[in-house]
Amino acid sequence: MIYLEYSFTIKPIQPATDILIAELGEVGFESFVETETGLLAYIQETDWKASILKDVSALYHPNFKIDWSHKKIQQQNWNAEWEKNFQPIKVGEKCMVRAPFHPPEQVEYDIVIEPKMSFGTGHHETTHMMLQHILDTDFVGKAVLDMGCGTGVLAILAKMKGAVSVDAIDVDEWCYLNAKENVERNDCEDIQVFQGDKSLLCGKKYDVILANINRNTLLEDIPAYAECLNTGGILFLSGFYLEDLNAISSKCADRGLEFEKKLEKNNWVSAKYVN
Ligand SMILES: C[S@@+](CC[C@H](N)C(=O)[O-])C[C@H]1O[C@@H](n2cnc3c(N)ncnc32)[C@H](O)[C@@H]1O
Repeated sequence: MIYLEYSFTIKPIQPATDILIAELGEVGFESFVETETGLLAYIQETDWKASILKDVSALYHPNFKIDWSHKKIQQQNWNAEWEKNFQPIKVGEKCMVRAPFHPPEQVEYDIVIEPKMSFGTGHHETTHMMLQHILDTDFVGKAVLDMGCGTGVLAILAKMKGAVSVDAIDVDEWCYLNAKENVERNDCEDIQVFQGDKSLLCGKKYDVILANINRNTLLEDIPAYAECLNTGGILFLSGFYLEDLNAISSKCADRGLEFEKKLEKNNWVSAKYVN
């Protein structure tokens, strides 16, 4: 398969790199490798169009200096690139997310993830905050939905914390396959993984819904999440910036979901709403 490899040099490196990754993901880039000077980003040739970077506002932000070039490449071993760069990450004292080739540590929740091209290793602020929320929440006996599951990392922690059932959904085929692998790798085979979107949510009810996606998808999908949340249920949302919190909270309030608290990291937010 032919891919386009975009090489970005970025100054200063943060927060520009995180913002760029989020925006490139929105326009169809599938995989990212952070480098010492910036970022490599990959998109399939069939998904590429000449105007692809037109709406990526980070590239034109006055506080960032970002230069780029691109070339065609054959699909490569993304995993080898990732393995060179991925370090284990600890969330609080009790949880660690690591790759299969990292030695295990003595933690209560030892999550082993091979993300390949999916999002969700715990390194991104939004994943980290969602994991933190899960650690702070009682999951024993709860029915859980992880919408936009990526690697499945959130679903896996919810299951390890005692959830009685977990459904994990991702629109992307690669993420669906990858989440299935990671679920097995962590002995959580009873997590049900599906490929699709909110149209799969027909009638089933949950006690906790986790959705780390992006501002626009959340704004569109919050009514569907509210429909399938039990009374007293909890909705955790992330994947948006602080300036979008009011819009997200107001959409939740329209559906009877009350803002309870938020975590914040580098301008990213993860918020908790109660039904
Ligand atoms: C930011 S990643 C989050 C992955 C993981 N849950 C985490 O917290 O790290 C968002 C995921 O949502 C998926 N996604 C995007 N739009 C979606 C939609 N409308 N319905 C379901 N999944 C979606 C993407 O494929 C991606 O894997």
